[in-house]
Amino acid sequence: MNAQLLDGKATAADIRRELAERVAKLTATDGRPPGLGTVLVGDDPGSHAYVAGKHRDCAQVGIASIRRDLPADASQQQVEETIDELNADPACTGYIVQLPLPRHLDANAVLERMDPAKDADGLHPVNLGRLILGVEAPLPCTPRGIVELLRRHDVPLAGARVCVIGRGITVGRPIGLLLTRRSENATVTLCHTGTKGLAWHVREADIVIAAAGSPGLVTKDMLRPGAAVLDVGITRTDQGLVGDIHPDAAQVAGWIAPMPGGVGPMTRAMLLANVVEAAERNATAV
Ligand SMILES: Nc1nc(=O)c2c([nH]1)NC[C@@H]1CN(c3ccc(C(=O)N[C@@H](CCC(=O)O)C(=O)O)cc3)C=[N+]21
Repeated sequence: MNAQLLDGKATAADIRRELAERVAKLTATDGRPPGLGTVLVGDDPGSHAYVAGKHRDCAQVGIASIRRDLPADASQQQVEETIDELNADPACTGYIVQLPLPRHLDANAVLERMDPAKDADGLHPVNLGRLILGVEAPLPCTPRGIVELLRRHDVPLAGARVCVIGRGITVGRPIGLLLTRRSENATVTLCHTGTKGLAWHVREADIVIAAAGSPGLVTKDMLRPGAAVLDVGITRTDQGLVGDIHPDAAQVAGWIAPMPGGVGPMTRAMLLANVVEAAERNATAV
């Protein structure tokens, strides 16, 4: 492989070590550890795998876990009561509602009901609005993890042309807001199923972030030689997890964040960082 590995697994482990020290201090001063809540509705195997990973990470750094698993047929009212409980629970520093929710539920109403100060995902409308305004707020985990992974591997971002593929709520839509901040200064094209000539946009890019959930979508002949490619899309198949970046892309890419082992672990590490930062804000607010 010519491409330099953007090793999310190792980088996330470094971040967890840094966070564990801050959690120990917080636990000593507050008398209890910060707590991460997860709300999981239904039995989607992918969601259960991600949530299990998040709670494993919590145990590693000393963050307390609060799991709220609801059946697939849970009512809007049952989900909203769970949100109200976590909003009121002093042991819960921050929490996430694992998306997507079952179709019969109003996900936006659920997100808006969360206490923005406990939004560990950075997906509450108030926090997304603050991101646009440039006001301090918890950042969406995958976009923040991507910026951190690029920064820690010295991938040039300022002035870079970034092609994002996929317009989902957790990656595609918020990442442009992050990468075009003055601190990153990148230029972002957001491609999606309505885009004409996807290959042209990919070839123009210095950095390609594939978050479409479309197996093998980005191939080596689409890429500018030396580009950085980050595989975010995950498709569960009988042969295991398949990403959006075709394996042959590594022959021409300058850097590659593989799936698994790239952005996923960084997403989880940023979730922990959002919880620790919320706990530190609470500690100074007292
Ligand atoms: N409210 C909300 N926030 C999210 O951030 C959110 C979500 N809903 N819904 C689903 C997506 C997906 N997501 C991942 C998290 C970790 C891995 C991860 O740890 N992946 C491992 C592999 C994990 C495995 O083996 O299954 C890796 O890439 O190495 C992947 C995907 C967060 N998401």
